[in-house]
Amino acid sequence: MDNTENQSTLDRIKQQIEENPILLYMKGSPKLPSCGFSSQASQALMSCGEPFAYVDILQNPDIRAELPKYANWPTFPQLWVEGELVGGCDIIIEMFQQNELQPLIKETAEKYKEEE
Ligand SMILES: N[C@@H](CCC(=O)N[C@@H](CS)C(=O)NCC(=O)O)C(=O)O
Ligand code: FES
Repeated sequence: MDNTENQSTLDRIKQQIEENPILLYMKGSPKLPSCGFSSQASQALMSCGEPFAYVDILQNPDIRAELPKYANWPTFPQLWVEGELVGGCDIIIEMFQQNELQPLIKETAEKYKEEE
């Protein structure tokens, strides 16, 4: 039933954000991005050298529709770290250039490695 599906979109989003300490919502995949903004963001993130989760919002139109409302952020990509929205492409690139992205990603990855 599609009302069940609608109802669960927000729950799925919350679960994804909760379960993945480094999560990129993007268009396409890191290996095959479908947009320049998503490409730049995923490349900056990949250059940090830690694994991260991603959701291709082109494959998930319900998430594409719902996440901007939940996040209060209108566009993609969206980087979420430890349950909080870091920002989109511009912010990711700026943090990368200021050498702020790598320590954030490294520290987060280390923290969750220790917990395993
Ligand atoms: N300045 C933005 C660029 C991203 C952007 O403008 N994304 C647009 C085009 S890819 C978007 O997500 N639009 C809404 C949509 O396609 O659902 C950023 O820093 O992330
Ligand atoms: S898909 Fe056109 S700008 Fe991103």
